[in-house]
Amino acid sequence: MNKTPVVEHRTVEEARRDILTAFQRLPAERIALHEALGRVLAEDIRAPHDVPPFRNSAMDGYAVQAADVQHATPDQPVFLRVVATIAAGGTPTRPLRAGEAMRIMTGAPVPEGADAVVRFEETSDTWAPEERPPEQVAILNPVRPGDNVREAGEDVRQGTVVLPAGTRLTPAGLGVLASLGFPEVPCVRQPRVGILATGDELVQPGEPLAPGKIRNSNEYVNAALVRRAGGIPVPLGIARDTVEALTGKVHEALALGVDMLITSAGVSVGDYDFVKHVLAAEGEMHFWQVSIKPGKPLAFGLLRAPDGRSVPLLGLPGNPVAAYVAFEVFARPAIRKMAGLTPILRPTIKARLQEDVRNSGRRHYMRARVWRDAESGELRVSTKGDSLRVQGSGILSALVWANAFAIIPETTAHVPAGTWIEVELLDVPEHALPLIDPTVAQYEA
Ligand SMILES: Nc1nc2c(c(=O)[nH]1)N[C@H]1C(S)=C(S)[C@@H](COP(=O)(O)OP(=O)(O)OC[C@H]3O[C@@H](n4cnc5c(N)ncnc54)[C@H](O)[C@@H]3O)O[C@H]1N2
Ligand code: MOO
Repeated sequence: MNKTPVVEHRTVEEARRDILTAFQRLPAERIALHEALGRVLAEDIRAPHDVPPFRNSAMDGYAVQAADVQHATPDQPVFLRVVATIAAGGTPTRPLRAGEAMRIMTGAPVPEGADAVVRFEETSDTWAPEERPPEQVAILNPVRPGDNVREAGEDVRQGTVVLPAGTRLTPAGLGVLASLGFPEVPCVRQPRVGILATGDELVQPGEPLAPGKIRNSNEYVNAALVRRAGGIPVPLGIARDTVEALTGKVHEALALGVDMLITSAGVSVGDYDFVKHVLAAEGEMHFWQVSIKPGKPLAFGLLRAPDGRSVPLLGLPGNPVAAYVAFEVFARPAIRKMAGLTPILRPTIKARLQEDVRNSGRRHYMRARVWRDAESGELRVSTKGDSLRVQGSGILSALVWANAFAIIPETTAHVPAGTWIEVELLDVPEHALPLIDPTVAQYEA
């Protein structure tokens, strides 16, 4: 086995910068509209035609010339000759002339010559059948030009970029694409991310818990976080602590064509952390001590795939909370970059810290809860849960309690209660953050 790889020190920003340079946005693929919810547009979408494509009626009523009916009142109606009926989906057979009206349904094309529609409710259609004038309609109220008429292109004008590249498709976005005639759209391919747990102590949920064993929880957390970040998890199970087992799993991942491999554990200084050696043999690896808490030991590098590709590997620490924090801070931005999502980083918002906090030279991502104080309207944040051990890097249940990370800078030894600090809200989509803190919009770019 080769000698122990060198361990380098990195700040969070240095580590993230080094990691992100290894990732590019993935190429486009065509996705059918029904499958495209939540997908990211790979290209600007330009409108091939107007929406609506033609001038049409917004109401069921009579197409008229507004000038003809400008003096109409219920007592002195204006009588117009009804010359046609136009249904939605139909087309007018001739233009409308002065003194004429055409019955028209909502969505039907407004005939040339007509400039307004009078609703049935304001015509003799409301009268008893025997009182209605034959072959005529009595108009009871005036309309102005344009009333109840929807102009061609008033929704979307032909040639405009209606959805820019990078848009994450919503139900409404899919509707706009359908209205423009796209049966499928170019979307950024979703990154496939291999998830590998390492360690002889691990057993899967559902297997018996023998002495000295613990359950593999990182695989499930990481797979779910990959999905949340816009990727597709490819679970690879557990690699046992042998060179052959781990090498085999790495090769399996590469053969599956993953865009990235995320491992957990084996990156610190324990006797059995040969993971480092195996990874170093499979590519060009770096082993870092990042000034972050938890999540200090981190491995990053490029694996050599048999087809010649370089596949980035991120080796997260084993401790479940350290793995979670390192995923959020380093893996999530990389996945979002591949997926074409912006902003790559989770925006932070400000909340008022409820208790004194001490820190020791690393940037501390503290498990926290944020809420809005009913009286002051302020956002508040607390790092104290029921358990005294809430900040331990193995206390996974504290991450269930937490809805945020409170970020304590590495430069600060003591943050007094009452200080406004930066927090990252977990599980809140980026577009919803301005609802919680209106100042967050500045982070959107
Ligand atoms: N002498 C030192 N010891 C440790 C240091 C150090 O600097 N000097 N760093 C500590 C820190 S910080 C962390 S974080 C851990 C990281 O260690 P590894 O990444 O090498 O991971 P392991 O030692 O293999 O495991 C740590 C812990 O996590 C549990 N684990 C591992 N995989 C899973 C999984 N898939 N699901 C659930 N839990 C998992 C494992 O059983 C251990 O309890 O090292 C400290 N030690
Ligand atoms: O990464 Mo360790 O504490 O920093 O859990």
